[in-house]
Amino acid sequence: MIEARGLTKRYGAKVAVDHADFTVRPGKVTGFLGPNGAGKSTTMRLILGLDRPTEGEVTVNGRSYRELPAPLREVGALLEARAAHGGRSAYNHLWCLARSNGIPRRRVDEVLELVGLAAVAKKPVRGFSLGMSQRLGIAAALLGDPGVLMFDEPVNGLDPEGIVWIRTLMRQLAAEGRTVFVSSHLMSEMALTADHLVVIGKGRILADTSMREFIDANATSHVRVRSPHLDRLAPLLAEKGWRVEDDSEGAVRVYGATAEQIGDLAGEAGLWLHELTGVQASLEDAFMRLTGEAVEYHAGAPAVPHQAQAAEPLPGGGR
Ligand SMILES: Nc1ncnc2c1ncn2[C@@H]1O[C@H](COP(=O)(O)OP(=O)(O)OP(=O)(O)O)[C@@H](O)[C@H]1O
Repeated sequence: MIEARGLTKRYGAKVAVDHADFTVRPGKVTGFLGPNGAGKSTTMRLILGLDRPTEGEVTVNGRSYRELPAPLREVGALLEARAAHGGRSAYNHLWCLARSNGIPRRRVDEVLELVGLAAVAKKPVRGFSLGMSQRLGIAAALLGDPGVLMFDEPVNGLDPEGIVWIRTLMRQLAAEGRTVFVSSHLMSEMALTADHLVVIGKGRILADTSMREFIDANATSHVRVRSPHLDRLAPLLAEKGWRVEDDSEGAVRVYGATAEQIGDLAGEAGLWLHELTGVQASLEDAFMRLTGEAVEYHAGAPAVPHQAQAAEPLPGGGR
């Protein structure tokens, strides 16, 4: 378990992490999301004792990292994929880490096998691809068989096979009862991997909630309807109190109704339907809505990729 209470880090006038409160629980994959510069890496460094909080605290299994008697046995982390010394072999890199933490040599062989690097264990790390370096970093994180694991952008630069491998591994580690905390910019990947989310924007925690609740609270599902009788159907839908929006492709989006309700209404009125599609809100939609105002570095392009989503009013207020 990881617990942050009032966790704050300032660099001069810059507040990188601002009174953050969150809990990362065992048995789940918790995704750590936030726009660029939101404070994710700083938070992870604070958890690992690589930086000291300006205020507040963060604990791993009830103690700050620096108080842990055998840190590698309690928490493993992948922060920088290319952290290993280039001239060393993968085996020697892991054996050095293991020896200084009282971890037996056979565990080095086990983790090399686990991450699929056994065949290249004796090769110098400088020749490793990004994917192999990523696997080596994960092997190092798993070395002490810790109950808490943290991964900062673990799928960065990986090919599809590598991405599926990491996703499966994280889910497996959580299923074994471990605490898994993972940051990523890839929303579609996070939606497949995480059960719970901690969302940060400009150093502040914006959400600490289950994946389902986060999507339901921050994005709206709708039904896409096409019909040759839209001019007659749309007013009937609106009369029911359902919000109807033109999607500029000859269809409408209907909010607040199920596909069944719309189909029944059209049938009763004798109106043909050419399409009736339930469209689930995505994690990306929800994330964009919640963090729209908390983006540190905007590009010139609009912050919201889908024009249709940008046009929708936010529940309870504007963007
Ligand atoms: N050592 C430092 N000195 C000064 N400012 C820093 C330092 N480290 C981080 N920051 C600033 O703190 C803020 C948070 O940075 P951090 O790297 O934690 O964000 P992040 O969410 O990990 O971003 P990204 O997704 O781009 O990796 C940024 O504005 C960053 O410029």
